[in-house]
Parts: sequence; structure tokens; C-alpha cells
Amino acid sequence: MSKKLGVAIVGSTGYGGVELIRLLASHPQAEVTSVISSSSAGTPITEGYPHLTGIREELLDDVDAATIKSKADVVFLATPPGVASKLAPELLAAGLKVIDLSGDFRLKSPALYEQWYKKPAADEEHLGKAVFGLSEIYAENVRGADFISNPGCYPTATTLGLFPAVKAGFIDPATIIIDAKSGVSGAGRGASLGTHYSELNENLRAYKVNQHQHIPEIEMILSDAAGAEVVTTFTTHLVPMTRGIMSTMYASVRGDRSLNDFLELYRSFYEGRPFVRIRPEGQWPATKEVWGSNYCDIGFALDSRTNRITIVSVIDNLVKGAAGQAVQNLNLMMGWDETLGLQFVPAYP
Ligand SMILES: NC(=O)C1=CN([C@@H]2O[C@H](COP(=O)(O)OP(=O)(O)OC[C@H]3O[C@@H](n4cnc5c(N)ncnc54)[C@H](OP(=O)(O)O)[C@@H]3O)[C@@H](O)[C@H]2O)C=CC1
Ligand SMILES: CC(=O)N[C@@H](CCC(=O)OP(=O)(O)O)C(=O)O
Repeated sequence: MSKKLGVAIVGSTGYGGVELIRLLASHPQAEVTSVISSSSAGTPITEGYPHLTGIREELLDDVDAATIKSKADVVFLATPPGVASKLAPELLAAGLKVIDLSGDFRLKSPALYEQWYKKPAADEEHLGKAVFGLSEIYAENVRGADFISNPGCYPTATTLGLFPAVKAGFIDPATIIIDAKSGVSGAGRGASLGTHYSELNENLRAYKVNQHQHIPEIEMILSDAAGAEVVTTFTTHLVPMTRGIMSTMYASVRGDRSLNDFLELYRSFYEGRPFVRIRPEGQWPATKEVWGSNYCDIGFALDSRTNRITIVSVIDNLVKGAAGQAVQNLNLMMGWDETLGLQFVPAYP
């Protein structure tokens, strides 16, 4: 049997990192050879994650480029904003391929990053080198690349739902309004006032209204689809559930289009892309229907009274929104079938 590709995970003690461990455990061509922690090196990962007992018993490694290179060929960075901007250049210089799950390399303008993330941006040279990996849209750029910037969870659900209609001119981009909701694992493992049980349970709250760091990322993708600058309204809500994102999008339809025109457009746009599933008329996707899987499910309704389209797009934030899409990008980078290690049936109910 041929040797598998060695993969290291920085931030393996976080939710994105531990989801990478789960997905890569059944990957036929890649294996995790180093799980890394900046704060708990030398302790077993099972201390923080007993569900990995008997699956990953080794000790956590320290963050060190030379050690990572001695154990792996590809490194995933599942770290908070502001870490990859410093670490990725060192890892690339050591000869590693890098897939960054954070927002550090998505926006190409340092000023825009600093405006929305309120942190110093990565250097312009590396911002220019990072390939933005929204897999279904930019697969051609990802194939053969060495450095991938994985998209955000909300931008993935939102732009997969909007891109074909904007690109085809079926909707007026200036009229788009995006109403998005996320489960709490989207905020990572660290506890905070807004995410602890009694604040979250039996509650629904809007947050970061008009200030969310994913707004410029969504606008970057929609502007690419439109071929002109698009600005948009995007409101996020925290839902008392663990996993899942639903983006509900509204826009005015251009010209005389039927619902069937939209269904045909989307089916043809995503033909051969197994992780996007277009729902038939009248069937609305729900977050549970993609739970634990790499699917993005999209449903539509056209209101003839207002001539507005409603598009609902759902993903699992930790899979298609983070670790799953990162593995999909690994597959594309390596020239493998993009579904390797990702053929999970959603866990239902
Ligand atoms: N959760 C989600 O649904 C999604 C998350 N993302 C992005 O992915 C990244 C990871 O998110 P998530 O896993 O949820 O976050 P978590 O907070 O759960 O985990 C982040 C991990 O990063 C490690 N870390 C912290 N500081 C450093 C450092 N200076 N150097 C190296 N490692 C460090 C920590 O582990 P340790 O202390 O052991 O080093 C921590 O466990 C974030 O940028 C997030 O925005 C993107 C899409 C979706
Ligand atoms: C529920 C929740 O709090 N979600 C986070 C998603 C953070 C994230 O994934 O941030 P980057 O993609 O920018 O790294 C948020 O809304 O900020």
C-alpha cells in the first residue's frame, strides 16, 4: 500500500481542528501525523477531547515549523484571527503547503482587513499568494496551489446561494438582503458571556449588525460574480443549537423569470459539484438535513406579487463552513477526487 500524505493541524484543540481530526480519520489518501497546540504541548489530546480515546492517543506537539516539516507535507491552520498572518509565511518558507481556516488571508486589501477584523493585516506579498478556496466557485485556482485561504462559514452558505443568480444577471445585486443564523459552535470552543448556556438557551439574538467581519468577504465574492462592486446588508443571529448555518436571502428579480428558470440555472451551474444540492420547488432545506456533512442545500421561492426571490441555503458550519471545505480544498490542491474523505450521509435526526 502506498504511503499516505502527512498532515499537521495547528489549533487542533479547537472546534475546527478537532473536526479536521474527525474527517481526516477516514481519508483514504491523507493522515494526521501531528496534532499541535500552542498552550498544551506534551499533553494527550484526549485530555480535552475524551471522545478521541483509542483514536488519537499521542501527545500534542508544539508550534514549530521545522518539527512540523519533519512530520507533514501539508498544514492546516485552525487558529484565531491574527495567528496565521504571522505563522503561514514561516510554514510556507519551510516548504509546507498551507490551508488557513481563519480570515487572515481572505481579503486582499490590508486596509479592509484592519477595518473589519480590528487587527494588523498579513503582509501584502502573502495576501497576494493565498488562493481563496470557495471550492465550487474557484476550484480551478485551488488545483495545484500551495497556499489556500479557506472561506468563512457565513460567506460559504450565503454566496453559494447567490452566486449563480448574480452572475447570470437574474437578480439586481443592489437589492440583496441577507438574514443569517448560526449555531454556537461557530464561535469556537472558548466560553464567553454571549455563548454560555443561560444566555443562549431559549433565546435568539442578532449580533454584529452591519459590522460583521464576513461582510467584505461576501461583497468580494458577489462583486466577482456581478463584475462590478456590490455592497450588501447582512445580519447574523445566534441560535440555541450546536451546529448549522441558515442564510435566507432576498433580492428583486430582473426581467420576467419563473421559478423554474432559477431551478434550471442552479442545477446547471452546480452540475458535477456533488456537495451542492438544489431542492425542488416547495422543499425548504433545514440545518439538520446537512448536519455532520459537507453538503450545502439550497431552496427557492418566487413571489410574483413583489417580483422578489427568496433563497435559503444551509450548511454545517464546522464541515462545509470550515473543516470539510478545507479537506475538499486539500483534495483539489492534490489533484484528487474532491469528495475523498467527505462522503458522509448527514446524521439524521
Ligand atoms: N467554528 C467555526 O464554525 C468556524 C471557524 N472558522 C475559523 O477557524 C478558526 C478556528 O476556529 P475554531 O476552531 O472555532 O476556534 P477555537 O477557539 O475553538 O480554536 C482555536 C484554537 O487555536 C489555538 N490557538 C490560539 N492561539 C494560538 C496561537 N497563538 N498559536 C497557535 N494556536 C493558537 C487554540 O489552541 P491551543 O491553545 O491548544 O493552541 C484554540 O484551541 C478561527 O479563525 C475561526 O474564525 C472558520 C469557519 C467556521
Ligand atoms: C456564531 C459565531 O459567533 N460565529 C462567528 C464566526 C466566526 C468565524 O468563523 O470567523 P472568521 O471566518 O472570520 O474566521 C462570528 O459570527 O463571528
